[in-house]
Amino acid sequence: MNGPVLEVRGLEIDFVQYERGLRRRTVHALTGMDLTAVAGEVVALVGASGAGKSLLAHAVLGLLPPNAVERGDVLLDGERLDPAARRRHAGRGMTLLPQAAGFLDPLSPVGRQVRRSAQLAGSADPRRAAADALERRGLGPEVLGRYPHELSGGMARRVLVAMATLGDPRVLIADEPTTGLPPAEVRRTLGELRTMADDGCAVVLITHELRAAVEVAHRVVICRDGRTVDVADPAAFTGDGDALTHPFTRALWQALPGNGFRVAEGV
Ligand SMILES: Nc1ncnc2c1ncn2[C@@H]1O[C@H](COP(=O)(O)OP(=O)(O)OP(=O)(O)O)[C@@H](O)[C@H]1O
Ligand code: NI
Repeated sequence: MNGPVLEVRGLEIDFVQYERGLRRRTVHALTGMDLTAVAGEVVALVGASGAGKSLLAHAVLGLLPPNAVERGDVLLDGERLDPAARRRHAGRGMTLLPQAAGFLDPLSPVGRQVRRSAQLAGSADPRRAAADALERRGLGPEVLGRYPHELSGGMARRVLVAMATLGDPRVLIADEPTTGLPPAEVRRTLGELRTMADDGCAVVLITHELRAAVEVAHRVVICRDGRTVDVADPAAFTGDGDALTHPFTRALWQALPGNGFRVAEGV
């Protein structure tokens, strides 16, 4: 039961770009990402803006743009799947909670989009499932007929959470799920992810907030400039970070407000 559900091994992504005069340029966006997600666990993927977190998420679901070139392996239940095969799992057992509300279709009412997610997730009664999922997040029936641009940022985020968590996915990749939410809702959303893991889902929590990651995750994967550099035990993030073996991870921890940089201590 506790074998890895999802494994990413040595994932590399290049973007081939054509500049003026049709000169070809290759951008090495990911240069070596590794990630293992286990049923019943939250694994946090932590890194600065531009480190490559969202790219990893999109690659896993086979959602990269056509000019992306991918190398490395993505395995689901131990089986190596190509991007097209992964795309077929997207929304059915392996779901993405996207970073941007731009993932919502601007031309389709919210209710229809959530119903479609419920359908994809195999719900017997998508209409009911959609309304329930929204209601659990404080969004009443008046939201069903609205278009995405008629939602506030926080409401759009809750709609995305509702869509991604329908139908008990086996793997959930949550890309910065709490950005822009008020503190109480941050806690509620993180709690919800943890509950999904407790219920057997393999949860990947993408965030740049190390403290949130440490609180909720079973393992913390640190990435930097397109590659993973460390996997750390959340319990090691304590005090001055002496238990953290990787210098970059220790530096990240110590850089948090209230964590260190005690100059000339004892003088
Ligand atoms: N379509 C693309 N073409 C070229 N480069 C891209 C493309 N998409 C992403 N990149 C580059 O890949 C790198 C990683 O981007 P990514 O969105 O994965 O970062 P991230 O870790 O999710 O950052 P953030 O925390 O800001 O969301 C960035 O340098 C970005 O410029
Ligand atoms: Ni991102």
